[in-house]
Amino acid sequence: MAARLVRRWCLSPLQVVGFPVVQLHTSRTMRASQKDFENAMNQVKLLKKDPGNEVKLKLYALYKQATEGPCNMPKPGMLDFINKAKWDAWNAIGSLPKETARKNYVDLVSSLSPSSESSGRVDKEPGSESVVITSEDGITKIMLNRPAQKNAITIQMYQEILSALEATSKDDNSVITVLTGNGDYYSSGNDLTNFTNLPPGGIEEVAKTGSILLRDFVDCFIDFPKPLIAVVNGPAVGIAVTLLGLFDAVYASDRATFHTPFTQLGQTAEGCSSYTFPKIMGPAKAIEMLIFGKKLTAHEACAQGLVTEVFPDSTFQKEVWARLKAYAKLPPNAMRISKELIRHNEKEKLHAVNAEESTALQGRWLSEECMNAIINFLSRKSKL
Ligand SMILES: CCCCC/C=C/C(=O)SCCNC(=O)CCNC(=O)[C@H](O)C(C)(C)COP(=O)(O)OP(=O)(O)OC[C@H]1O[C@@H](n2cnc3c(N)ncnc32)[C@H](O)[C@@H]1OP(=O)(O)O
Repeated sequence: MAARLVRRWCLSPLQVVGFPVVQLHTSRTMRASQKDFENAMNQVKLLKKDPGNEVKLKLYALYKQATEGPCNMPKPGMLDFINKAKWDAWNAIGSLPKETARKNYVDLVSSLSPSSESSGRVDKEPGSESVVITSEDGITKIMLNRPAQKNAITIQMYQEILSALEATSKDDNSVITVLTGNGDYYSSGNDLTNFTNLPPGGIEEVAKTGSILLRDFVDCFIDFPKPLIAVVNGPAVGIAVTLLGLFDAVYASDRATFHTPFTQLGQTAEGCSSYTFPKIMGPAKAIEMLIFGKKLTAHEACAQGLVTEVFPDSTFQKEVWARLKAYAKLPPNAMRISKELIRHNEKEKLHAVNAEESTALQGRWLSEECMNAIINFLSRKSKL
């Protein structure tokens, strides 16, 4: 269900927040500013690049104010995330006169016009799939590939990563497996829109299926039999950080940061981090990260034992891949057996921790604290 929302977002981004792309009015008595307004509405349809939710909400609010005046709709329910974000945006404009709203709408659209579009950052990678899997020289690379969304992980991506890990664990040609990100981020963690499209079973069903998916996903990392390496090319957030405790080596660019803002999101730790982090860095440092959301630099994460080695960003890819290519030439069975010896005593405990964390999160996703945090993110009123 949630994946459907994400797909809808990707395919028709301008319409997700009820963007007024087809509501053109033609009046014989329109004034010049009304003409500008209509031109602006047409220009919006021609935008090649998604202007982002914050801008879409602003445009929506200004359009409604310009055409209907101050917000006159009943406030949507808390679980109606998208309509609530729209309502908030419109209501926030207060009693701005219609004329001013119309002018602000025109100004905003002209700042997004194709000439300014071309100077902006590139959002779409050519031929992008959200998870790209390649194999070369004994290395299977699983690359998160949603750079415009900071490689936020959708439901579909969790499933694709899980399937890739299952396949590569059985592939005799694959010696080591690497998880990395495309673009400036390693990953911004769970896609916060994953839980916003409610199925018939409502939020309870979403929380239950999310908890099962999380448990299966993390189990797969716990059981992965071959060397598993994280190539952390940039900032990492949430589950992208917690999972690192289950990797065999973590190589980070000095641009990377490590942030687990679970409390701020009304959520709790996952990826077995409630067990692995205190073990890796001691409870005091783990608590700072997992409860208080302290963000670590790459060098700090390395000093805490979460990261194996930090490289200058300018030489990161070259140095890391040269090293990985050399490692992939080592005898694969010896590596696999050593991993089993190092890890097997912990597996039962890790599976139990994963089950507990997944159950705790199922409850958290139903909490008001969590819902408010997601609403805030979607309405872009607050950022972490
Ligand atoms: C089923 C398994 C569940 C597992 C449980 C896992 C839990 C977690 O992982 S909790 C952590 C969740 N992640 C976050 O809270 C991060 C949220 N994102 C941010 O705070 C910021 O986006 C940022 C700090 C990562 C980057 O900020 P900035 O450089 O200012 O870039 P933008 O905010 O403009 O982001 C660009 C674009 O990407 C979208 N986006 C980024 N992260 C996410 C995300 N996690 N979920 C959904 N969308 C994300 C952002 O909305 C922007 O999109 P547009 O507005 O459409 O341009």
